Amino acid sequence: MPITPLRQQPSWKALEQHHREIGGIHLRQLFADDPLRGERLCAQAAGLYLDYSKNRVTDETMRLLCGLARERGLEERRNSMFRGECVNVSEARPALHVALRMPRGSTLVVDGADVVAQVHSVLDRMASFARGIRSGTWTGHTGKPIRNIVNIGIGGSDLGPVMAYEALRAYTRRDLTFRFVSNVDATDFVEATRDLGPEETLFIVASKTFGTLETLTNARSARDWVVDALGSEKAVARHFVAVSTHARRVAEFGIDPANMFEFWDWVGGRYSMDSAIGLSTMIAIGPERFHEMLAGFHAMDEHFRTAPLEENLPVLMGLLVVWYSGFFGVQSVGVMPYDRYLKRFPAYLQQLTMESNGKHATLEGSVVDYDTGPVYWGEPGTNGQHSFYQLIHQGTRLIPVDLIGFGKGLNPLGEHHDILSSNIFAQAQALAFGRTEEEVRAEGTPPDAVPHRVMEGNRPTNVLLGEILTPRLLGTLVALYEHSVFTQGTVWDIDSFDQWGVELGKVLAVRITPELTSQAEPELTHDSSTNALIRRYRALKRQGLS
Ligand SMILES: O=P(O)(O)OC[C@H]1O[C@H](O)[C@H](O)[C@@H](O)[C@@H]1O
Repeated sequence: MPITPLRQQPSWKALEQHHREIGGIHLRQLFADDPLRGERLCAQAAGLYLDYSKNRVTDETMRLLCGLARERGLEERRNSMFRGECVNVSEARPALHVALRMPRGSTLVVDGADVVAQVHSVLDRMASFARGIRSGTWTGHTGKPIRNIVNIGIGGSDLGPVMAYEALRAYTRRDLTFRFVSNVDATDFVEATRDLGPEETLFIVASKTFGTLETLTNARSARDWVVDALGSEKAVARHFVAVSTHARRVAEFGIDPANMFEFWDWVGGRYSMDSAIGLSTMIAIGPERFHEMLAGFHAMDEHFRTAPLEENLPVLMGLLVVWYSGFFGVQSVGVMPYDRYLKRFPAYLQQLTMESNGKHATLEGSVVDYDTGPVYWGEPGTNGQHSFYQLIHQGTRLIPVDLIGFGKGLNPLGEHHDILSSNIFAQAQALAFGRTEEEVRAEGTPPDAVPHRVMEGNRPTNVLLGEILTPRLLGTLVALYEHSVFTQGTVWDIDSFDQWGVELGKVLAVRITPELTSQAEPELTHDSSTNALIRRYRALKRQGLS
């Protein structure tokens, strides 16, 4: 059902007016006027504490934003997602990642089938396989236990598994080696397998469609690598398993469907790290901890599903992005985890946020006349502070930042963790309050240097705190961002679950590949730039730059 265009929505108009009134007020002022602001503008759920007081908002802003969410039907759309209705409109299917973490025994019937029962039946098969690998009872073709696990996949079939492996490194079996091959660049495969023995290596070919060129190319190279070394096609059965929705293609590739772990069309690639796509994670941390991670996801799902919008962490975070993007012209959002184990979290979030909300068409098919998803990026703190934070502090662009920290580190060592954490609070403080000209002068700064040292401040941050990074808290954190993305997409009236924009490049690459590999000089029918580049490439292949 078409909804009112966003900019004609009464609450959007009210926000425009409100922005004219308060958009220029400095955070210094907002804090000075309201001594309890830092205690009040915060929310907590499922082990995560969110301080959003250092945002350029007032209570009225939050009231209007929640009103906007209601007017846009966020609650109905959320309920519809949880019921398994077709919220992925352009692909005519549900987006039911929340079913992947519903507890055993609960039910959700979609099209006559209980999807929760299906989910747990696959989780059980994964658990027994993971136990087989971890205990050494699953052996390779020559009878040796598996010691190396290589996940081959790309996009959602890679970023989640890599991120989770790195994030949960403290909980992983150190006697097993995990590698991740994603890029079709041969370097990925060659470097990942260089020091591995084929007899002890298992490949997990992870692909929702089992049609992705990069993954199938890498999987074929892996099969050759195993078969050449072990001298028999039969080795494939002990050294390859698949994770996919597409049993026929898996069988055609030569992997026994008995060695396939299933998931379903209603799990989007970038929402799949808690499905069978997480098989490498489960082998690394064990089935019990994998279930703890699922419980963490579920706790945030329940919070998102039931908490009032005004106290709902993903809703608040999503609406703040809408506020900055819609009224401050913000183009990018930084996410800086102050925990090295989360070093791949920003990369993971890039797919989740940008593939979900980088859209220009509304659900109904008209072109939006407002900005949708911003660019997400980030690096672990404190490294970023010694690199690009300069621009966040004193550059000409406004970049809201999420700073993520923990009360305890996983590797206690002297004062390290307190020093690390003090940087979170210091950065949020410096970004919000800056340093005025008077303050700089009062420090005895030479007049010429004053403009360079003034820090405007008024730069927004969210601070997210948890106790310690556990599998459970990782699940909670990922679900928080998933639902924040959903909140944003709902307000913008776009489909956060499709990704049509990635298709054209794939089609063109398939057309160009034979032109690069053929021995004869092919007739080129592209634009003049593409033709020239292909000719130059072919010349470089033959003789280098002349
Ligand atoms: O899991 P697969 O089917 O191999 O897909 C892998 C990835 O490729 C696609 O191009 C999409 O952009 C991603 O959303 C997806 O995660």
